[in-house]
Amino acid sequence: MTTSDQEQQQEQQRVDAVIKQVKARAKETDRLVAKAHRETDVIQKNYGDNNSVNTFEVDDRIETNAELQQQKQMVERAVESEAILNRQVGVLKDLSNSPYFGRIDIQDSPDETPEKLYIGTASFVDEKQNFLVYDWRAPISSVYYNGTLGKVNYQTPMGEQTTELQKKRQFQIDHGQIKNMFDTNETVGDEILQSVLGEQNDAYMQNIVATIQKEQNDIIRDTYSDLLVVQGVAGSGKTSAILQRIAFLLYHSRASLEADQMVLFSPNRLFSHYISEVLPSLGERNMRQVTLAEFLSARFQGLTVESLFERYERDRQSMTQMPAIRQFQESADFMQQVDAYCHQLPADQMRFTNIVFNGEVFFSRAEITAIATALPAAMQPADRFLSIKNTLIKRLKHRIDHEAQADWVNDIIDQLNDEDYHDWLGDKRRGDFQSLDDEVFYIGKQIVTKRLRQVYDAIYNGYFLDTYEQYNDFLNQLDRPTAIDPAQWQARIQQFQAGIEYHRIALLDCAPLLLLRDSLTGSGQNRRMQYIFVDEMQDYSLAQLLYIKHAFPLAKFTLLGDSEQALFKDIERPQQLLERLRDAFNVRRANLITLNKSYRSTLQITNFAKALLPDGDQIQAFTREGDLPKVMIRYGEDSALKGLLTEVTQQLEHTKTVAVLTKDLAESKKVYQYLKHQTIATLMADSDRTMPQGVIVMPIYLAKGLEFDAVIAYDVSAKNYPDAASVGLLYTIASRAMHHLTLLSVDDVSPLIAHLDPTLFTIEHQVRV
Ligand SMILES: Nc1ncnc2c1ncn2[C@@H]1O[C@H](COP(=O)(O)OP(=O)(O)OP(=O)(O)O)[C@@H](O)[C@H]1O
Repeated sequence: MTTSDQEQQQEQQRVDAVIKQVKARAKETDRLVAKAHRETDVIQKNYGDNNSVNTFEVDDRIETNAELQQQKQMVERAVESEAILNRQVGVLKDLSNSPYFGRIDIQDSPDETPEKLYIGTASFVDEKQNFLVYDWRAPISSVYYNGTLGKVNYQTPMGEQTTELQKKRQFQIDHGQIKNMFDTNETVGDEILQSVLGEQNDAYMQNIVATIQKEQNDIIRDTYSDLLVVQGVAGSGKTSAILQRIAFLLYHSRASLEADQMVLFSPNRLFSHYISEVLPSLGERNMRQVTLAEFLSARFQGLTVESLFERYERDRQSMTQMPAIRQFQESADFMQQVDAYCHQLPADQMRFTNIVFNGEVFFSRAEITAIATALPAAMQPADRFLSIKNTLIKRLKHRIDHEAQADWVNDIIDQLNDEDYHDWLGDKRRGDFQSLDDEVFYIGKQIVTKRLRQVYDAIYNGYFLDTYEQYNDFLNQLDRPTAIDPAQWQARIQQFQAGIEYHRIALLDCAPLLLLRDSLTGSGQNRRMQYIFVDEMQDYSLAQLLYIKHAFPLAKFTLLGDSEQALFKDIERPQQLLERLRDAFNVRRANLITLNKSYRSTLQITNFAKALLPDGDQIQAFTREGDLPKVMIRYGEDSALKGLLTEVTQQLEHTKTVAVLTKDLAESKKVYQYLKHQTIATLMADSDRTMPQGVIVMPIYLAKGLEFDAVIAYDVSAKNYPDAASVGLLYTIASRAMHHLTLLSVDDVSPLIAHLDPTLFTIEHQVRV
């Protein structure tokens, strides 16, 4: 409903008044920042000076250390306060551009006067403690996102409250001017969404606070579930919702939750970069981000971990792992077998190895096995391992005591100068000991301890258990489904062994091997993490998800995905996946939210993309009009590449980015080789973190989670996408496009497209001569 000019004038006056106050506050905050900066400088300088203090005066040393510690903390605190102030400056700057985007008029009871509340990206309180703007995350703000006019309920820390929503008004304010304003009864009216979604793609994802939709709001504000699963179609705002959710949780649990207690598993590094500005734009620090490959590599130091992309590329050349084996190794059953194996493993079956020092056996495998077998058989594996460690450390200490009196040690001590002697004494002082012999013995122990550090580290890190051998043993004795041929299974085991020899590990073995290692050694769990988010969860095996759950035992999980965009396996029905997850995660409070409305693409692109899917009917397109997708058919590669160039050039006339998406890397390279001689183009790699504008070429798996103004799918031929198994790929490619989609086929087009309703696209055939 449009509002009158007079109302708009009144609102503009309020906007002006609020901005005036915001600007005054910003000025004051700038002053505070400058002051904080000066203070940080002084403290830092002081710390620097003290740090280089001459510590030769031995007696001063202990105090200096304590003092330095204290100063270091002061520096850290000063830097943190400055960072907080700087964030406030950022927030105020945003507010002075656009202080709010919504207004709600509410009346709690008939005898109270109605209140007008304005909602923006952050709260702004005047000197008299009046809320001129309410943070979008405040309890009352949920009324704006959830409620239609009339009686509405909302959650507060004190329980559910009820109020009467009398008016809901939306604003678009830019540079302090109301551009657009109207009243609505819907969650957030289509008009503002239309204008937001019609814009061009940016280098960074934008926050969506002003236009959050009802179902998205449910995801954002869920503080109840231990496992929240979101199944959302392409472009439905899953990633947007997850980031808003993080901002919400940080606000909601300010006192007990830090940004670095949340981890987002993202599909690739480009994506990590793409979303990196959303939280800062809301005045929050970013959560941690990691890709699965990075997470696994950090846990397998010394081994090269196969990435999902490498496996995909390899699969395209030959099916190296049999589907039945892969299915088995990626299942919850396989992980359960690992768990059972670890808990039933008798001590004498543990694959210990010698601890070697300077080429000689320091603790032998037999000695370690004897320690293990002497422990009660019913001991939990982790306790048993700790007990073995403790015994080994005790024995190491004995050997150190013994060795401390050896001649070589005495020789070293005899030759120490005063300064080194004091260094070896460390925190102790001369005279702390009963006798000089004690003092020398103490120094001797220090010297030997340092020399045997490597042995200590080997014990501490549990290197005396050969987890690869142990896993190998597990692979040899587990219960296999009958569908797996014994010879193939033996080949799989050999493949694992050969990989280890060359310091490589297949993705398939990572999760079970880590679970085995953690269970037997009682390590690998992080209890500090409170929330884990997994985006594009359809690309994770259940085994991997279960391992992540094991690694963060106290965290709540939010898993988001689109089973239709499964690039690396066949599409799985959402319900089926959800049931499996619920059972496997074994959680009390699980919640499932589905998002069926797609916001990214024009109506025409979404209609085309959804028609590719066998059950695409559930997908609702947002009504933003654009051109029909164009299918171009060229005969022979040369004319296809020429056609591509023409199309790229045309698209660049009205868009900033044109993405040429291919099925795999080899094809991307081919396209790039051609384009780079004709225009400025960039070939994206797995290691890239930023994306340039212009023409970018990449295989579809690197474009996961991203979006582009214009997409050209290169070579959608029958050869490349022959059957239903390629639906996920094609759908993912098509759904990356916001405004323009072109599909170019070399020779006959894929039957997946040929069978579509011809009104969904235009077709441009090359005339054969
Ligand atoms: N409520 C909203 N208001 C404005 N824009 C929105 C909203 N929801 C989603 N969008 C926009 O729609 C696009 C797609 O959102 P997003 O990338 O979060 O979807 P997704 O479900 O993660 O997609 P995919 O699975 O295809 O990667 C983005 O440009 C996002 O800004």
